[in-house]
Amino acid sequence: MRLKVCGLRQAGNILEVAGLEPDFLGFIFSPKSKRFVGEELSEELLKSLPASVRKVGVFVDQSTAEIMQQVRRFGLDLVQLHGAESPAQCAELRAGGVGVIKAFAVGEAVDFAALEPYAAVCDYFLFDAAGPQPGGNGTRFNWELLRQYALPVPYLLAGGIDPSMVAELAHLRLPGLYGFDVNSGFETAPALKDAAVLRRFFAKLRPDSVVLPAPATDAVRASTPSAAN
Ligand SMILES: O=C(O)c1ccccc1NCC(=O)[C@H](O)[C@H](O)COP(=O)(O)O
Repeated sequence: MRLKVCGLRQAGNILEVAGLEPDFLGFIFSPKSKRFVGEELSEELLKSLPASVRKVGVFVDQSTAEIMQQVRRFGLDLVQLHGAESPAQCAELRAGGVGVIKAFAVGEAVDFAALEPYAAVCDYFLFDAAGPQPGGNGTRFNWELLRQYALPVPYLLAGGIDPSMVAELAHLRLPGLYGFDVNSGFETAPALKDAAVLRRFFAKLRPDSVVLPAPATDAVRASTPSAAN
């Protein structure tokens, strides 16, 4: 199962988590989020990460021009859209050469018909719990609602996933399920992930993989004051 860790920004923490070899790392570019990358995120560090860790920029109702500017600046592989972005905007972004994950907030039901226009213009979907914020609410939804999923787009399951759910996730079988997205359930502070807890979580969901400690690259020595000497 693929794993995405979302909402990082601090250099040392990014390297620690990247060392666990997640399939995706997410960075929040929506200024209203408490995980907003602000000025802290290092372009050099992101560009130094292995290609196997796909870098995802998370946006909420931002213009294509603004999104593409960040894609180029940080070398993002995919963008994840958490607002009311249209299929036309998804197509426009894809034509710009970036992969697209369209997020949908799930409440009491999933409107599968509303997803159909997005199917041809997105690489992945992400199903998240509806809540007061466009993402990162820390609550789960009824995953059984996805039992009726029949579109050809693979999706990430998100919303309130925490370490206590690992056994349930390991056995979860849903049509189209591609992986899990984790965020606030693994934080010690906003945007700061607990790498030790993530390591154990990953090991249980990917029992065959060997995860080595993160290398101290030149990029992190340059961007982490405590590691500079
Ligand atoms: O995490 C945020 O602060 C956030 C803010 C605005 C849009 C999206 C955001 N997060 C996107 C994610 O992919 C989260 O991992 C997802 O919403 C699940 O978060 P959580 O419920 O905390 O596990």
